[in-house]
Amino acid sequence: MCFCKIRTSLKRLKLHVPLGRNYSSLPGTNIFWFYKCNVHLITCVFFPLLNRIRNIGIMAHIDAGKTTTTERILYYSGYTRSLGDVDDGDTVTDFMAQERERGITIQSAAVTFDWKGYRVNLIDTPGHVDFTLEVERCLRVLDGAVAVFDASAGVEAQTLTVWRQADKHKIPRICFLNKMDKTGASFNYAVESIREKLKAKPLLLQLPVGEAKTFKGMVDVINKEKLLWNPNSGDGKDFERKPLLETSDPELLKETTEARNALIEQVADLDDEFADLVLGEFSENFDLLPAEKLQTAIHRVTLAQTAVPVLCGSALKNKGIQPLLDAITMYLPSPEERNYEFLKWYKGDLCALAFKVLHDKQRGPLVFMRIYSGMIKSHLAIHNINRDCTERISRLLLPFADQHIEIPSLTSGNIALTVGLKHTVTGDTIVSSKSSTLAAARRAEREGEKKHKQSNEAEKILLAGVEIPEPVFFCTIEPPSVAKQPDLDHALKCLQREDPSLKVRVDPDSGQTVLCGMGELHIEIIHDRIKREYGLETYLGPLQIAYRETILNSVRATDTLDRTLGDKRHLVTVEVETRPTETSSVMPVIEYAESVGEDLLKVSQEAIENGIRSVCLQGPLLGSPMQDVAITLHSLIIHPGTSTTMISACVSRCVQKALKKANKQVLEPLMNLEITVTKDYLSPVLADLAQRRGNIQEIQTRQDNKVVIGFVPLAEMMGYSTVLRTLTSGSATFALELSTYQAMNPQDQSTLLNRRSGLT
Ligand SMILES: Nc1nc2c(ncn2[C@@H]2O[C@H](COP(=O)(O)OP(=O)(O)OP(=O)(O)O)[C@@H](O)[C@H]2O)c(=O)[nH]1
Repeated sequence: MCFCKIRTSLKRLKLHVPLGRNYSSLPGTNIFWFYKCNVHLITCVFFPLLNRIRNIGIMAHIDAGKTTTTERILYYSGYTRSLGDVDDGDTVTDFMAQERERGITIQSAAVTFDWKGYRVNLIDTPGHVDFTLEVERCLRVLDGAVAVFDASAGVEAQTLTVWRQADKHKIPRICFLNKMDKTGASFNYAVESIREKLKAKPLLLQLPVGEAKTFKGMVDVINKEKLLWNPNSGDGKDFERKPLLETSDPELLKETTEARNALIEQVADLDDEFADLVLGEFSENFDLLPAEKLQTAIHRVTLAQTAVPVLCGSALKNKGIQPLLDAITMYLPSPEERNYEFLKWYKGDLCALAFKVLHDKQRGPLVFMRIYSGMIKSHLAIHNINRDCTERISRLLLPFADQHIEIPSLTSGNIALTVGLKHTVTGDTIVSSKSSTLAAARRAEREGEKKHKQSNEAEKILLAGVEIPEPVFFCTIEPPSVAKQPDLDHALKCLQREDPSLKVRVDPDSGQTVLCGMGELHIEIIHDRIKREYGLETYLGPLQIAYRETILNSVRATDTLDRTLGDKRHLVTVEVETRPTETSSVMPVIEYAESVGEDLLKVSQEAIENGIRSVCLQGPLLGSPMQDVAITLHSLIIHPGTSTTMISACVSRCVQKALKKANKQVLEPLMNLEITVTKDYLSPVLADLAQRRGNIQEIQTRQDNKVVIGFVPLAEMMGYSTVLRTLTSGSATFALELSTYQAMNPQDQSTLLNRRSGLT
């Protein structure tokens, strides 16, 4: 990031400490100066009460307004002096140059701030499908999330994906219907789409006052109050909360009373404790039910994930953000309310999860950690369970987007940024020492025994790892000169530590470095970052599709490897059978005939399996990974003294022989496609899709737009964003996501093979 941009960000940061509100400061400020100021203040800053912490993510479809909402949140919570704007490229959380230029979020950014006595750690996540892994990584460390919707579009393609991800990690959510000021915004439409498409039960905590151009504010259904923003207050700080009265707002009061009664009934249906209360004391008159009782029940229901509170507003027009902040602290859970089963094994000892790594030129790798139990301090030696190594944290920082504040220690429930860890990567579990891991493992095992079952409790001391999706695109990358190859290797190594969805390999035939990524945008951004952050002008080869291969019939092959190296003879004879399966996996199924399995040494077995896996990474047609293949080892004769490398080599060669003999098939990535287009442009879009082997499943109507849903082979979608922009004068949007790998038809397959072998 360039210096002037850092200065712009800094200008908007306030130095709060002397005034006593909270801890925000300029980076590099000496922490001991704070101590002299106010010891009590420092205590709440570093050791906030667990029940007053909220670890929250913001998630949504691309362009729903996550970054704009985050900017408003930072402004109203007092951490920025002015409102950042995505369109002006000066937001705090989108701090990478590419994010600011393109107006999109690429990396998630962690931001820490306080709101009405609560500590909120907030993570702004990307909406573009190419960066899904970034969302997945962050969701795992959150206790709750705000799902932001464009109120004119309701649930969109990527909303469904992130919603499913949040379901997987059992994250309680609230919904924020943003863009209520936009033409076509409809509260009812958006609520219906939440009900229908997400199969969620919306709890309407607010009703809008006006919609689109007439949007003025909202009604707080629980308190029956009207929240209106002063049109003369440019920054939206100034708004008034007025009780709804029969005299001034008879219609709105009637509508709100009905909505409140419906809300009470809905919550009572989902929460027995609340149902008892309502049916007992308040059955005659719901108006007498205190707001706090209803809010507490909504908190329980949100935590149980049986329903989702829904709020509305317009981040761009500065309306509805303060009530959203209140809802975050009121309804989303604190860390102690999430039931993390593994914590009981640590008994208060340190247990943290590294969920993101950033490379900083001066400070080296910066590792973001969610602390689940215990405390992290600067200069602390920690043990990394996954890498089985001990390393030392040199400094501890509180992350404030691209600004960091140095602190001496941080307690459980918080998100910390550590400096000095050289070996830790995304997904690693961090504890205080090796003996602490062993103690936790013993407790876990005892628990397993008590339950009288074969248990893998001990494994659970490792927090779940991130599933890394298979990349669908690849291309070669070349440095400006051979002398710069080591610099390129270094840059790619650093970028890979930050972004596990980026894969790098060396083509065994050409020796070229190959980048594999999640999409065109992903690879483009990596290329750009190598130039800007590492000063290397690299050349990308043409973007290619990551095909896979499979076989259609069973084939047997035998092979013998007989080689004498020095005075040692290495002799192996092997017979294998390859056959198709239906696993949808690139990991081959490996089986042993009974006669082989019985007395196979563990080292020989490892050598065999390594040989099989390595050969399955490069199929015989295109050199692409093999999918849906099972390999059976029928016989194996190993001469005494034969090395494991020779066993591996012989098995590899034999499997390769069998794969070559079989009938082979290329598999291509098939994508889920969703295009949102105005009615006027629907015909040209459909005509174009027909030429791209598109298979249209459904055309929905969404307000004034048509939504085309279907499948299309990825190979047909290269550069589609430019084509769609031209076809629709820039009015359409689309989302593309991997659905599955499908068999290519014989004609397309032979065209592809001819092209690859240079025949056409
Ligand atoms: N009319 C209107 N436009 C909004 C509102 N909030 C955001 N926008 C605009 O919508 C566009 C996208 O906003 P962002 O905040 O970047 O959305 P995002 O969800 O962070 O986008 P990604 O990070 O790229 O996924 C920008 O042009 C914003 O100015 C709103 O409340 N009303």
